[in-house]
Formats: sequence, C-alpha cells, structure tokens
Amino acid sequence: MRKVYEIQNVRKVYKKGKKLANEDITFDVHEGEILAILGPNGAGKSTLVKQMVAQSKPTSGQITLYGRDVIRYSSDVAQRVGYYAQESWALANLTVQEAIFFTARLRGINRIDAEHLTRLWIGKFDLSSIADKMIKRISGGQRRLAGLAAVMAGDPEVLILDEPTNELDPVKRKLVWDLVREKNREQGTTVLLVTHNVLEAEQVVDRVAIIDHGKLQVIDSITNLKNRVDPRLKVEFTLLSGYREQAEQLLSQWGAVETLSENRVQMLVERDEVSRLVSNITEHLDQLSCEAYKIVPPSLEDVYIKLGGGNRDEHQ
Ligand SMILES: Nc1ncnc2c1ncn2[C@@H]1O[C@H](COP(=O)(O)OP(=O)(O)OP(=O)(O)O)[C@@H](O)[C@H]1O
Repeated sequence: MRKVYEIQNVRKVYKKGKKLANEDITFDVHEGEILAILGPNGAGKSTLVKQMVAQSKPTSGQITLYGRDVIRYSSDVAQRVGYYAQESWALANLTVQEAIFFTARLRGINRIDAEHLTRLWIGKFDLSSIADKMIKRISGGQRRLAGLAAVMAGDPEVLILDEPTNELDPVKRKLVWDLVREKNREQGTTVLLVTHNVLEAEQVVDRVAIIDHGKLQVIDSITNLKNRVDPRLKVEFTLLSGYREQAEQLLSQWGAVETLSENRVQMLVERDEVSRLVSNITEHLDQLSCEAYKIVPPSLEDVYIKLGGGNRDEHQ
C-alpha cells in the first residue's frame, strides 16, 4: 500500500514552558484510508497535525509527505493537503462563498471550476442562506461548516481535519461524516481526523491511532483493536422495577452477571455462546421480568477507554 505520510521518531518540545508535547511518534498514513487520531485533551494531537502540515517544526525526527520532507518541501503540503484547523481565523474577513472560492483558486483550480465547486459545496453543506455573510459574523458551528466546505472544495489529495464536528448539532455532525466518507469513497481522498467523537468516528474510520501524553499508545484497525480489548459481547438487560435480584439469580445460572443500576444488569458472553443465552432468555422472559434486552458488541469507545483516552488520571 502506498504511503502518504511517514512519521518517524517525531518529538516536539515547545520552547515556551519547555513543554514536551510529542515524543517518539512513528507511524505511516496509507493512501485512501480514513485514520482517526484519538486522545484526551492536551495529549498532543493538534501538535502532531501542525507538524504534518509544516506549521510547526519537529524538535527532532522527520515527517515526509509522498517521500519528501514536509519542512523542506512545504509547498507540497500547500498543494496536496487540505488542513482544517480548530481555530482558523485566516478567512474571517471573507464571505462564506469567497472563502470557498479563494481556497479552491489557491489550490490552482481555474476560475470557472472554482465557481462551480463553490456552488456545489455551498449546496452540500447547506450554506446558501449565509453564503453572502462574512465568516466573522456567523455562528461557531456555521463557521466550522464554512471552513470545512472551503477545505473540501479545493479537492486536495489528503484531508486533515482537526475536530471537524465540535459545536455542531447532531444533524450537521452526520452531514459532515457523510461528506467525509463520500469524498474518501468517490475520490479516494486520504483522510486524517482528530476527534473526541469516538462513537461517531467508529462509523467512518478504517484505522485508529490513540495518543496520550504525547506518545502513540496504539495504531491498528478497529477490528484488531476491539479484539485486543475484550472480544466478548455485552448482553444488557432492563428489568421491571423491583425484580432485579430475582432476575440476577436466574441469569447467573447461564453466566456471570454484573449489576449496572437498580434495574439494569449485563452479562459478558463469548460469541459462540450468544445463541444459547438468547434461547434461554426467550424461554424465561416472564420469570426474568425483562422489559428489554440488547446485545452490544465491543465499541471503539471501550477500546479508547482501555488503551489510552480514559487513563488520564492514572498517569497524573
Ligand atoms: N504553542 C504552544 N506553546 C506551548 N505549549 C503548547 C503549545 N501548544 C500546545 N501546547 C501544550 O502541548 C500539549 C499538547 O497540546 P495539543 O494542543 O497538541 O493537545 P491536543 O491533544 O490537541 O488537545 P485537545 O484535544 O485539548 O485539543 C499540551 O500540554 C499543551 O498545553
């Protein structure tokens, strides 16, 4: 598989405050993949992507884009990478449509195509009602959508999106994830996402890197990561009020039961045991006083909590 980025032993110490933000980070980004970088606040995620787009120079180590050092060949980054930063003030004095149009033009797209792309992305991001407003005069969420539209309209080969869905309502968050997926599927765009939105990211990404305290804790496919954590399935029960103990007694004949709350319990079962458990449950549904039950596979959130993101306090 062709490597888009190669990140080798990257370390970053911010002079101000002598803060070690990244340490010994090594991984590759593969062409055509969607890779998420997850990690708690202050873990060093934004620092890493700023180095990948040559906005910050590693204290040591090297980052290459299609084999060329990003600091030495920073014009490659400008040409090939669309970077959406958390705070992006460069476009504040432009209208939404100017921001999209000029970003496309800066990428070398001719005027007619840039006009077409501007209309297209205003439509896709549902921005027509604010197309003539200045970016500094629209809401935080609208600004985020306008910024994303500008980055995507430039049709870069690589998209790096730092927290693309922060501040967005659920409908707009879904729209952003759908458009990211569409771009990846239809144009083969390589996408690197920094996000705290673990549950939503799971629907979109191929691989995940977890960073904590500036270090890469793990990078792997979602399936492999889930297998590392606990491949068992959770069976969650909601019981009628007052019947939990009775239900627990019955369920414990079929496996270990964990109390979650006054009327909720769960069991962890191996995949090949699920069908037997389900037939036991359906046979004894009345005795269980069960309002509802559901089978839940391990989620990316379980992985995140186990392998990095949830361990913040333990390290401090
Ligand atoms: N310009 C800077 N000067 C000094 N220290 C900095 C600077 N930028 C970030 N840091 C520090 O480096 C560490 C990593 O910050 P970074 O912004 O990369 O984390 P992050 O994982 O992106 O966090 P968040 O999820 O909260 O955005 C933090 O301790 C932060 O305070």
